[in-house]
Amino acid sequence: MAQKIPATVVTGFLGAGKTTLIRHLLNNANGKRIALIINEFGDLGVDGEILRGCGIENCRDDDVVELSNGCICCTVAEDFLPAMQKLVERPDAPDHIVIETSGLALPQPLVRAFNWPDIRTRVTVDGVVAVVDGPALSEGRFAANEAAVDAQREADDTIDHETPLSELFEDQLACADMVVVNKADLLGSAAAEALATKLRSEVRAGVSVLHSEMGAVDAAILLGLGVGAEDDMDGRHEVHHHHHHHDDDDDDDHDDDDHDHEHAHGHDEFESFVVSRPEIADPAAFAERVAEVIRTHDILRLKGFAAVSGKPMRLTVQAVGPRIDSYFDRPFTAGEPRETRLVVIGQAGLDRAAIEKALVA
Ligand SMILES: Nc1nc2c(ncn2[C@@H]2O[C@H](COP(=O)(O)OP(=O)(O)OP(=O)(O)O)[C@@H](O)[C@H]2O)c(=O)[nH]1
Repeated sequence: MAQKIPATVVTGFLGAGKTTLIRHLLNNANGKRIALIINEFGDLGVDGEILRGCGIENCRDDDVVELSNGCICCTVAEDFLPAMQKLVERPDAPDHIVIETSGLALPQPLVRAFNWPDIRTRVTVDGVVAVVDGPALSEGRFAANEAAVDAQREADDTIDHETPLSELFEDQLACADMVVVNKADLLGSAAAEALATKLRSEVRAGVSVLHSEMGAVDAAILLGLGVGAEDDMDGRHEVHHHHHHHDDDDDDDHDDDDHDHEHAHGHDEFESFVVSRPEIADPAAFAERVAEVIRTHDILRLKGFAAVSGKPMRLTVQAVGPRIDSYFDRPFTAGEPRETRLVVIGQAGLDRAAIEKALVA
């Protein structure tokens, strides 16, 4: 029984900031090794070069796989599955796989591909992240340069050119477990948060929406990296979001004293805590409860391990937005307490008592 490798699909239109987000992630991956599968239409090889060229230690050259056959969702069987298989069959498989799709690909065929027999046993879909261009969206457009997105569409035979951009955009959001409203620096954080709030109510229930500057989203939130590791599950801690400039208003009263010289911005601050409980009797009912808690609180990520009555195996539970995945990964070892421990991460001000109550009940 091997631990499954989590895989995250990153979508978003041309220029939204996917590559920027992934680069930030690679630079802040807490020592985890991330493999990348990149499928960029048009600027073939450019993203791979950018990502290879930034001197990232968490991602080796041979961890970057570029797929060149047009739209990834149409070449799943020929391109994507063999690439995945090669990655997971390596003796030194990566800790996490990130897939950057060409901005026009619809994520569904990809997500379905994870159900293929050889892949299903080795890889788990961690989540689908949609990066959106905040300033463009606030002006009623879907990309900073819609003409460029259209040109990209024209160049791809596999895409129905008649489908309005708005529909493609909605499809991407409909598949997303987490939406990142990027380029918040160009909006100001109040407007970025207002846009995030709007999307939160418009996109499917439970989806996590946050905003970012230069794709700077904490790896613990984006990929769950560093969350739920056995040695990382004690007590409550703050997940810091590092800013390089200070440009905005502030309505934050969760300011902590362990900050350096930076301001704490209300919605750029995250917190996490661990919920412990005894064995669970019914995993399906528990998953439903987790889903409900995520929907009703502003939880960005939930991850951990559970003991199930009568089962010798440990259940790994991981959730982002409305997506919850759980699977038995290994037997409990002798002397290991059979308990359930879940790390909850959300924006500052989580109602810890209510969340604990709901998860422990
Ligand atoms: N001002 C500002 N610029 C950003 C931000 N994020 C990305 N950019 C810039 O936006 C441009 C596009 O970013 P990319 O990361 O290449 O976008 P992408 O989605 O990967 O685009 P493609 O790979 O072409 O589909 C680059 O010039 C970035 O430097 C941001 O938060 N603020």
